[in-house]
Amino acid sequence: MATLLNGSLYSGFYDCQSFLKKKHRTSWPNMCSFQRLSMAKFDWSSISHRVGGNLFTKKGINVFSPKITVPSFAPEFLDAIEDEYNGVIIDPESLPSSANAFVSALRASLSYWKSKGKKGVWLKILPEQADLVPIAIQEGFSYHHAERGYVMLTHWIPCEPCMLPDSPSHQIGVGGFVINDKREVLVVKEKCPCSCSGVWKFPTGYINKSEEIFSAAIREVKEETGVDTIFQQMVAFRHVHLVAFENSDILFVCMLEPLSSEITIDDKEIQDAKWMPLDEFVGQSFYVDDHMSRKVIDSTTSSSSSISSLKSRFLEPSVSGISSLRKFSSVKFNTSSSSGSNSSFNSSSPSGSPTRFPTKSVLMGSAGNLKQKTVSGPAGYVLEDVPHLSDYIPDLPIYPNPLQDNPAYSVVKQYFVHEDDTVPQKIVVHKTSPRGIHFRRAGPRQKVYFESDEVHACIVTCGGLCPGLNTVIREIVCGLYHMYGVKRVLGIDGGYRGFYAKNTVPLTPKVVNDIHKRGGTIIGTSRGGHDKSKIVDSIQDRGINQVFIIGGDGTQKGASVIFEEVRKRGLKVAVAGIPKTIDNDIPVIDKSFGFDSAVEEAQRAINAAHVEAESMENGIGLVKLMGRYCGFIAMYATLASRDVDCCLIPESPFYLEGTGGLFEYIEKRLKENGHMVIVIAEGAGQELLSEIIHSTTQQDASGNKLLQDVGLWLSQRIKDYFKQRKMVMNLKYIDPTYMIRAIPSNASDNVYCTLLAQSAVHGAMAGYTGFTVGLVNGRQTYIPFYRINEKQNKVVITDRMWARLLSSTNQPSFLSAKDVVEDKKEEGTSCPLLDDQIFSEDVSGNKKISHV
Ligand SMILES: Nc1ncnc2c1ncn2[C@@H]1O[C@H](COP(=O)(O)OP(=O)(O)O)[C@@H](O)[C@H]1O
Ligand SMILES: O=P(O)(O)OC[C@H]1O[C@](O)(COP(=O)(O)O)[C@@H](O)[C@@H]1O
Ligand SMILES: [Mg+2]
Repeated sequence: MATLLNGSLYSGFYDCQSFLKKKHRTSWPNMCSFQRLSMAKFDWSSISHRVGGNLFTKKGINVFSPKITVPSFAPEFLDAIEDEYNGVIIDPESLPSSANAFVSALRASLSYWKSKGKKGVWLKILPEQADLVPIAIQEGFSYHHAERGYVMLTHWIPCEPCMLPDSPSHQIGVGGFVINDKREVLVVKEKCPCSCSGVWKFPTGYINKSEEIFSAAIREVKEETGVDTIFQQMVAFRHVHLVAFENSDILFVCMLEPLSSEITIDDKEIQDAKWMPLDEFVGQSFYVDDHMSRKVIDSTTSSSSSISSLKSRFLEPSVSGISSLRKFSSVKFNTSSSSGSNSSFNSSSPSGSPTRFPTKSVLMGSAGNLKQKTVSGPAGYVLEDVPHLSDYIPDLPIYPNPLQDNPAYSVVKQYFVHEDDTVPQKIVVHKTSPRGIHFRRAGPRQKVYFESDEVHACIVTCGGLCPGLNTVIREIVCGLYHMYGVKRVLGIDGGYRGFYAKNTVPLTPKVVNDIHKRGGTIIGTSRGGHDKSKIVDSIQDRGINQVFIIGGDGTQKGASVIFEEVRKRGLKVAVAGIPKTIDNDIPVIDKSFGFDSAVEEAQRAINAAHVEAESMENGIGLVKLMGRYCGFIAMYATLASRDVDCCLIPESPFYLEGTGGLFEYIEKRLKENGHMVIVIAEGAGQELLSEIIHSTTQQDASGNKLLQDVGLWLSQRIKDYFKQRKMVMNLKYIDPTYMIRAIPSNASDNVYCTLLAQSAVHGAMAGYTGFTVGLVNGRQTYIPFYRINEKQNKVVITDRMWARLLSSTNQPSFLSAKDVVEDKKEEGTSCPLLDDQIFSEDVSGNKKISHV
């Protein structure tokens, strides 16, 4: 249903907002179209002739050889990166400080960019560089927008109409409609000389940078009246044009539920505030004239007793009472797709008490219809919360946690995790950084949502083997039994398909007592076979109400699908994921269990390779380790060992022949050292193999790509190379991959598995669902599935860790020989690549350069 509103009610908001300049406005959001930046890949060779010196390129960086004298007239070029619209963003930090240098660099750069067909150029000038503004203007730049810390200028190079986006066009305001049980509205009278002076109105204001609309409304109400509220519903918005500095303005009205009633006004801004009977509020002459405003107020307030039935409103501002200079438009605010579930994310915390977090919102996830449950707080705090059974099942009974009577825990101070405890995703921050994303801290809660007798749990393990699977199984069974008195736990045999195609295995503490000493999984595993409907049918038929799903990235995606189906069917079933994989390719978490054990076990293979290599003339030990898409095991095993001379991973492409290639390096190492050890991750160099062996698109049952054996291939290529060179060389190839992942977990993984299992049990008992348990910055947390499943973790070769590896092995960075551009015409000399720079693609495929 759409309600049209003539905006005289809201016109008052506008006036007051524009008056209150002290309140922050939202800024141009980082030029939205440029958020995904990639390093420029300019071919500087084309201008090297002009500047004289020997210029060679490392994909995207212009480097003058320090040994070569560059003529004094050679201009510098401005450092810049490409945007995704064939434009250029100049790095403000690297602008020359002298006007002369700036003008010559700007001219040279513009003429180069023009020759390359570049279009828009963005030039940010900081306050201390203000002298450069007139120069830039003279060179054809125009003002785009300004913020406190900079002025942005732009230049459109082509001789065609400029396509650059305009400067930010809107400011965002919020209004808080707070109504209490007595049908009184929280109203304020502002200290302003505008048209609404003397009118009792909703508290309003502007949203801060990076602030959620919902939290801004709560903050404004708190600041102006001292009343605590919680977000209920977005009820309306209005859009007006030609407002502050000729910008447009959008005001969002949020319905908020009061958590307190005492009023303390902010006397800098507010004359007075009070709880005003609704009729009196609506009856004010300022509003009376406008029947549409009234209609919205009426419909909003009549719905306030059953907020869950609220539908979004459609507001259109009225021309009446507003300067005729302003032009109006209207926009539909469509929350209908999520309105049904809004009520499910209720305002009280699972423990029954109102949460202290100021806002809750449900956003449509980027993947399908996954709902995201986020909570915002001051200073950019965001909690990415996990779903709870009470979100979609009303009136669930709550029980005291049986742990409170457990002699082991009853003496522990603050054993139960506080509802408000959360863990930040990023712990390296700057003074001014927003607080950022947080996850719910894992652990036992004071109240639980299951009685011990009621619980019927099941455990399933999926995907490849991994050290620690049995430990997790053991600790879930024992945790449920010993901590919560749960006796009924089933093992699902053979992965996801076991739910519907196989028998189950009853698991008791006795059955699992010794299993942590064995590798593998006692309940079996498999790939493929994920049939959502059959799996959830089986869960329902068997009366299972807690599902513990142990597996890697694929498994967690499957778990998310199961959770959605469970929620759709409205089942009281908690779905918890435990992240397994030796590949360590699961994002967000510090590491997956089994990874440490795999790295440790890999040492044995590396040692053997080293011993073999050392014992022979020109000995090479080649070890293949797992890592389908990422090289974490290879990287960490290399760093741990110190015997490895070269580590090859999927994220860092390499090549064999020519300058800077692998063969050249091997020959050099053998000459220097007489032997060498190479570690290669199974997913490395696949693109080289597919040039020879026909590229395969084969996949396993789970859809993972099937790899060629890069170890065998590389062994053969190295042997051929030395044969051709008529050099003695002895290569021993070791493939310990399946031996590594079949071992039992080491001590540290055993502890990790135990804590993960216990956290999963606590979470499920507390009614949380749709989560993966994981270590974030050393703390156990509950992470929503969508966050775990959004991408794959990879070694970022522009991060310090890879740089550490390179400096520990001294291996080449394998920049392509094609990247070296020699200016033979000018100087007739060749320059080696600088070893302190590496070029790569990050996980998003962006080109990056890093200095090691
Ligand atoms: N996108 C997906 N949706 C649903 N199930 C999936 C998905 N990807 C993988 N699975 C299922 O998860 C299980 C394990 O996945 P797999 O990739 O083999 O191992 P891992 O979870 O260890 O990465 C398989 O049964 C597979 O069918
Ligand atoms: O040969 P399999 O058993 O299908 O598995 C091989 C793959 O399993 C892995 O160990 C990863 O498995 P998961 O994704 O299941 O954790 C990879 O390193 C390896 O490529
Ligand atoms: Mg996987």
